[in-house]
Amino acid sequence: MAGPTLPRRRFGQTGIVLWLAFMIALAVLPVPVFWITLANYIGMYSLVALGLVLLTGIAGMMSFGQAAFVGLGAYASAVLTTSYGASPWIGLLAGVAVTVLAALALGALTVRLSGHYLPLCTLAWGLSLFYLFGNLTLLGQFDGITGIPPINVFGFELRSGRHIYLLIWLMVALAVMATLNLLDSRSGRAIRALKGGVVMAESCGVNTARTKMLTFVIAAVLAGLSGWLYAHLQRAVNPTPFDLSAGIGYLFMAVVGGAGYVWGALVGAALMTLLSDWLQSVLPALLGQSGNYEVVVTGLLMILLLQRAPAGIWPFLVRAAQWPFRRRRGSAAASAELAPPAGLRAIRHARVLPQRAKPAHGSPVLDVRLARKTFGGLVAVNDVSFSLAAGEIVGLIGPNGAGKSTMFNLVSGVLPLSAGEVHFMGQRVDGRPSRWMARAGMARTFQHVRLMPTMSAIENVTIGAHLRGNKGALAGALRLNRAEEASLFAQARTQLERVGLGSDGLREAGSLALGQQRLLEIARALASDPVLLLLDEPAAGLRHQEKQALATVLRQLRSEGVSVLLVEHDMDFVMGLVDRLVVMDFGSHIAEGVPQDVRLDPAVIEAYLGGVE
Ligand SMILES: Nc1ncnc2c1ncn2[C@@H]1O[C@H](COP(=O)(O)OP(=O)(O)OP(=O)(O)O)[C@@H](O)[C@H]1O
Repeated sequence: MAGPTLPRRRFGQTGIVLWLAFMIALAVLPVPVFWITLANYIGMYSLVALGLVLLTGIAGMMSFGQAAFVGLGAYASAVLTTSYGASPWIGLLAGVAVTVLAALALGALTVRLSGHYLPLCTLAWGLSLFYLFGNLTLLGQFDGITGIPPINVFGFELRSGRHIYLLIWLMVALAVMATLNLLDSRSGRAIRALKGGVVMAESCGVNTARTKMLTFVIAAVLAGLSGWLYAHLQRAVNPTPFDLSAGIGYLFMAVVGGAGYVWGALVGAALMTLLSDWLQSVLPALLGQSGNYEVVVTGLLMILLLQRAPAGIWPFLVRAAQWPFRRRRGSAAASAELAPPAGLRAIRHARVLPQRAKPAHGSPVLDVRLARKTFGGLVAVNDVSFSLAAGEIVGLIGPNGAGKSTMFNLVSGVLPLSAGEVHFMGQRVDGRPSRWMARAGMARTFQHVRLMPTMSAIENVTIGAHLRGNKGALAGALRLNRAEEASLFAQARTQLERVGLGSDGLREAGSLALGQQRLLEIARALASDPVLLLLDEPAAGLRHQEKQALATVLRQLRSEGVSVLLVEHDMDFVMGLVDRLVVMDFGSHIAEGVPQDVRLDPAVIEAYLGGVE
């Protein structure tokens, strides 16, 4: 990973130290109680906003209903401690358990929904739980529950805001650390990959349904934790702080701070809380009358912010902090590379990942039998059969619209067949999801490159090695995954070097040229240690030398026993590389054979109108 080293970690570490120093100063200096009260609320809101950063900003699932989870955490502990005399710590366990159960139940019903249906569902459960809190006698109906005991830490009761302040911010600090660790882990990369779309993530072996559910549960638990702290700070709960407007407020906090950034949650929570407080004090004086004018002004400011800074405030702060460095070294150096992930920093501890046994040269790998795919009245693939053996490179060619990409999607499990069969490594696999195919040893690239543009190139490749690791979210959050991460990153680096991107690992994938992005996709596919590589137009956008280098890589893979099926329009590239060609036209198989024979086939010449010549 050569190239200029951006001191992002140094910025980050300095920022964290400053933040901690400020928080400790608040605790030890004789600041007004009111400051502590505000800091406590900011801390509790930060926890909820942090969950929303994960859920909405990073995983792409919008929720207006997080306040309901705050309520669940608060009420669970309130009921247990007031009606059953339980300790608040038992209340915490109960709060987390109730939140997890509710999140699992609601998540099972909603997280698979896409588009506007998911936010609508979150509104629906937000409303339902609010009225449930307000109507259940057990929960004191709209009057709520009073007399909640304070939290007791080693015999010391946290009765005042000053006392609970340290606990709140300790929890925020731990939550931030765990979230940062999680996002820089195998499970975290899976969460981040969700935004790249289900097809891409599943083709890398990510179980997207489970990953969405995991994110949903983590966000709910963070909200429940905040509710528990709230209940024992206020010592009373009623439904009002858990209504829909609170849910919308939390989402605003995440968006204002920067929904794609962990620190954005804290910035958003602080900014919105301080702004609301300030407006509440100045607006009545300015307008000469009282009312909820701060809501109106905040709303208008939100519209302005969304127009001007849709990514939130956090990126501005980072740029401002980098400004002196940019002036010294030039902006190109400052934006050249991302900070190295933990796995890359620990790469010297890497063990070589075990490799899949490759089938004997010439043994059958893929057998497509009378595959058919119809879209309404259109027959995109019309009873096509072909096969591929271990260590063979086969080109699937044909004019535009011939059905090649559709065939790829049928083979890789992205689309179900209308009729026919697909056999892979002697097993019938049609009907299996693409995640299953990935586990069985199929890896693919896409006609239109599908990468995570804001992730580093090497992290993108590591997503391809997802199934070669097994450490989960907890291990990631607690950094119990160092050895595995190091091995996954070592594998990713090997594959990057293989495709000629060894020095670009820490560049944002989206900043690479299109040809390099195609190579990056190939490296990602190779990181899964495939038996069969499906490449959709791999040479498109590559320069002549890059094409030659790619051909060398593919020949080397062939010699290692990997089979390659490639769709390609670049006939020079295909003809010199493949062992066999399968030609499709209007969905049908029209010719098959070695390149020399196929290029003379009258049906092929007819299909291409001489284009092959
Ligand atoms: N999801 C879909 N719904 C409806 N029609 C589709 C769908 N996907 C593909 N088609 C149609 O199926 C036919 C085959 O398309 P496909 O993309 O497989 O062709 P191709 O050979 O890959 O073409 P190209 O080389 O231009 O990428 C086209 O007529 C296309 O419009």
